[in-house]
Formats: sequence, structure tokens, C-alpha cells
Amino acid sequence: MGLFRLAVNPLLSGGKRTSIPKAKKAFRLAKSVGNSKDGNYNNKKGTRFTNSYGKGNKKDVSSNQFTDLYNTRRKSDKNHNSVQQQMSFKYGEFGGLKEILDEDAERDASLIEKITEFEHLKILPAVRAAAKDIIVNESLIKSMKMSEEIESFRKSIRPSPIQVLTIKKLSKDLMAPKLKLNAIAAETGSGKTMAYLIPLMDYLKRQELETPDVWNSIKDNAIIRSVILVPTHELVHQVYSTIKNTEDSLNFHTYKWGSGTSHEEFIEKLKSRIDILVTTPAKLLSLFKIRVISRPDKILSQVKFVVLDEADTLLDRSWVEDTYHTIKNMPNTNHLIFCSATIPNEFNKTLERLFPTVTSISTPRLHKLPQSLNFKIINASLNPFKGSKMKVLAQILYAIMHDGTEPGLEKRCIVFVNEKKHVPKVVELLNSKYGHHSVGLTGSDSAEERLQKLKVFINSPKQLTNESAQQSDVQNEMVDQENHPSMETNHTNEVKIPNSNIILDTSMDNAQEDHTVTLSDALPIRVLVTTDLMARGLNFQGIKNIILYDVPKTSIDLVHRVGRTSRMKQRGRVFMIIDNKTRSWAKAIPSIIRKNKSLT
Ligand SMILES: Nc1ncnc2c1ncn2[C@@H]1O[C@H](COP(=O)(O)OP(=O)(O)OP(=O)(O)O)[C@@H](O)[C@H]1O
Repeated sequence: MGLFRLAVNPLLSGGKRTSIPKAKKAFRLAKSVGNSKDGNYNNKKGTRFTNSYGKGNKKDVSSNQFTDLYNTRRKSDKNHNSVQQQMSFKYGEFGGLKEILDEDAERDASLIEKITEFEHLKILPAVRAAAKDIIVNESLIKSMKMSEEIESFRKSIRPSPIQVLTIKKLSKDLMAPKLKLNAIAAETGSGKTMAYLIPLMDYLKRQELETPDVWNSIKDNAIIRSVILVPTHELVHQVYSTIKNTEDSLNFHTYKWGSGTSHEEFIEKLKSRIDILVTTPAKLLSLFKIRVISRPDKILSQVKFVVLDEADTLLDRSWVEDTYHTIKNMPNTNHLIFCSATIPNEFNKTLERLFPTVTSISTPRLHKLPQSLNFKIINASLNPFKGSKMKVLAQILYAIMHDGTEPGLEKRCIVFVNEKKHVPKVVELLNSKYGHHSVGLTGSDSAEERLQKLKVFINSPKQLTNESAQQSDVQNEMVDQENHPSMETNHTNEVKIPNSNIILDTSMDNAQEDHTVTLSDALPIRVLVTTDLMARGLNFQGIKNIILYDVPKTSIDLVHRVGRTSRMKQRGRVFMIIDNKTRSWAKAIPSIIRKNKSLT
């Protein structure tokens, strides 16, 4: 059985000794039998992956070319950083994102241009068809019941850049019996889930078809064949809702082990084999506390494909121990994929130190905000707001209500605050003073409550029937009379917030051209008030408006919050509330988007 041991370099835990096993039981790089092309190592006994770090262990690192490679890359990074600096934008003093080298982006861009169909990629036909089914099931078209267009939408599906790069890279040696480590990073809403799911499904299917003896010997065992790890129960739910479609199309046994699922249920499912398990590191580690399971290590010894989604969260200081113990307990995996929408510098250092042979796959648009984004900044210090961010928030919501966009659909909006303690206050004011339907979502809610509150926002927008429109008129009259001066609207799809210099450009995807906005058109908006931890990675369907009540503290937070709209090239609007104390870099964001600069 391959050894998969790891010592966390003390640097990682801020110099403190970690409770992770000492360096001597460390993660030691095995003597590679054959030089691997992409820096992976194996030996005759299968996959043995250990690399010793920590005090005085440098000499154990058996592959000098490794260290050279690592040092040359660091030098080359430095040379290019100066060029890169002109192209990138330091977001505040807490930017913290890794700078992406131009040359990598150029090399990948040519590959992305060449491969325009899933048919150009090495994927089993059944897996390719299953992937398209999933994308159709998750697209807005399907949810709007425009059935006659579903077939043409299906034909129009093209692999996204991160899917081209990841599938192309992994398919080269997908079935090779050695450990392959890949870190995939791409902008929010760019299809990263399918980028790792297609190779995972292809791997499992090929294992069945290409090694029938192995398959027949394991298919009736109580084993887990692949694991997708995510940081929150919401993401367990979301990723599971994506993969469960494969039960019919590919006969996979899938299971989500999240909050509210007992271990009895898990054991029942395990008896008939689990092909794809979606869970959190803590839940998987609870396997070792279930008395009726005597050999949890045997159950995990057959796991051959592991994905860490939102890996920058799973490897940050508060998570790295649980994540490390989880990975260590799947020692025979052939694939370990780290997936994220951002590469924070700390995450990059953790990856390079703990998994030095990891190969990174990133897209040219990584750390760039979507150009389909309409980014507006409103200054609360200006009249009539007189410093009240709550007033600005209320006016923005009011203007969105009356702007004629999303005709026939229930409007929804996500409001991000920096501190979870502000969520209840903003919700209370929006509902009691301004008559909105807003809900607050924080980690203090139970997982079930959070899923319940999220439903309206995750699913596609609700089609409005006549009575719901009439019913909301009454509601709306209430909202209008008390707190909002009359709105100035004009036929050019523009709605002006009174007494301010803000014009809401309503030329969005589905504003009807000749739609003149009248007060009776306004319908109440569903508002979700939350922090970015609760929204990270969630694939909100068709959310057109995001409001940043507080200026995000880091570019990482900005990227993830903004990424809840404008997903997969759809258009969206972001309103950021600032005041006279806000630093100038925040005001530069609209021009960063226009100039297509990357954040660092
Ligand atoms: N090739 C494709 N063509 C069209 N739509 C796609 C394609 N691949 C994925 N999608 C859809 O794009 C949406 C966003 O995908 P996904 O949630 O995987 O993005 P992501 O990159 O993981 O975003 P985040 O970084 O926010 O987690 C989903 O609804 C998915 O079904």
C-alpha cells in the first residue's frame, strides 16, 4: 500500500508546531523509477508519495531536479512580475492573489482557440453525452421550459476554456497507475465543476470498460471509488445535484454525505458501492469514529480519484489539518485535483510546499472580473444619502424594482456585507422600513435553514403569473408611498436614482426595448443578505444584481462575491456602496473591468 504521509512545514502553521505527525513520518518523495515527464513520481510498488519537509529534512528530498525546477520557476516569476505589474491592479493593501504569467496565458489561449467542441477532446461518448445532459439540466433554458430550444441549446454547448485545458491535460495519462496532482484555477462561473467532473466520470467508466477483471473484482464491494471534497454543506448539496444525473446516464452510484444524513444511511449506501461521494473533510473523517466500521482505511483504500473544490478554502489555515488527514487516508489515489476560482498567495505557497509536483492549469481570464459585468459605484456621502448606506441600499433596490429588466420573472438580488453580525440588522431594516422580502444567511443558521433560504436564489427565477403581479402591486404601493421620492424614468431604458448622479443602465439581457417603466410595473425583489463565505462557489441561476453593501476587504472576496452573477458569460450588475473614507483603489474597479486588467 502506497505511503502517503505528510509533514506540514512549520511555516504553514505560522511557526507553531502543528499536531500533524512529525517530519520523520513525513511525506517523502519516493525514488522515481522512471523520470516522469510532468514531475510526478512512482515506483515499482505502485504509488508511493512521500516528501520530507520540516527541520533538516531537505536532504531527503530525493529529486534535485525538483528543487532546481522550483527555484528556476521562482526566478522566472520574478523577472516577469515587473511586466505583469503594468497589466495587473493591486486591489488595496490586502490584494493577495498570485500573479499569472503572460507566457502561460498565451500558450493556453492558442489551445483554447483550437479546441471548440467536446468532440475534439478524448472523452468516452457516453461520458460526453452525460456531461451535455448535465449542462442542459442546469441551464436557464431548461428552467424556462423553452423546450423547443433545448435541442439547439444542447448542440450549441462548447467546452469552456478551463474544461478544454483540464480535459486535454488529464486525458494524456488518465489511466496511468501513478499519482497525478493538478491544480485547476479559472474565473468564477466558468464551468470548473464540469472541468473536473468529466475526467472523473471518464476515469470511472474507463476503469469499468478497460480493466474488466479489476472491475468485476471490486464492483460488488463496499468501497468508495472517488471523492469530491467541498467546504460547506451547501456545496455538498449543489455538487451532488449536478452529479446525481449520472445515476441513469452512466449507472454510477452517487452519494452526498452532508449535514442531516446519518451514518446508518451512509453505511446502507456503501454496501452497494459508492462511485462518487460528495462530502466535507470533517464528515469523511467521521468515518473513523463509526464503531460498526472496523476498517475505514480499507474502505478508502480503493479511492482512485479525489477532488478538492474551493481548494483555497480547504487548504487555508483553519482547514488544512482536517484536509490533510482526509487526503492521507486515501493513499492509493491516482488523481488529486485542487480546484479554485482564485489562487491566493498563501494557498499557492501551501500547494507548492505540501504538493511540490502539482501542475497548475489556469485560464487567461483568471483573477479578471467578467467583462460582461456592469459595475456601478454609489457614494453614500453624497446627497440625499448623507452617509447612510442603508438609504443607498434601499434606493438601489427601488431602482432595480422599477427598471423594467427581467420582465415576467421574480427579481432577486444578493447583498454582501463584510461581517456576519450586520446581516440581521440589514434584513430587519429592509423588511420593516422598506417593505422588501429579504432573508439573512449566515453560518449561525443550521444547514437545513440555509438550504431552505437559498432555494429561491439558487434555482432559476420564478415566472410571475398575473395574480402574483397584481398581488405585488398592492405590496409595491406600500413601498413607494413611504420611503421613496418619485422615480424619474425615461424611454431609453434608464432609471435615475433621485437627487443622485446614479443612472441605472437597464440595457440588460432581457429588458424589453420599448418598455417604458411605470410604477405599476414594479414588483418586489427577493433579497438575500449574506457574507461571502456562505456564497462561495454557489451556482446561483440567473441572478442579475449583486450589491456590495461593504467594500470587500480583499480581491479574493471581491472576485467571489461578484462571481455570483455574470456566470458563464451571462450579463449582470454589481453596485458597490462606498463613502468618502473609501480608498481610491475601490473606485478604480469599473476601469479595471473595462481595461481587462487582472487583480492581484
Ligand atoms: N461548457 C459549458 N457550456 C455552457 N454552460 C456550462 C458549461 N459548463 C458548465 N456550464 C454551466 O455554467 C454554470 C457555472 O458552472 P460552475 O458552477 O461549474 O462554475 P464555477 O467555475 O465552478 O464557478 P465558481 O468559481 O463560482 O464555483 C453551471 O450552471 C454549469 O451548468
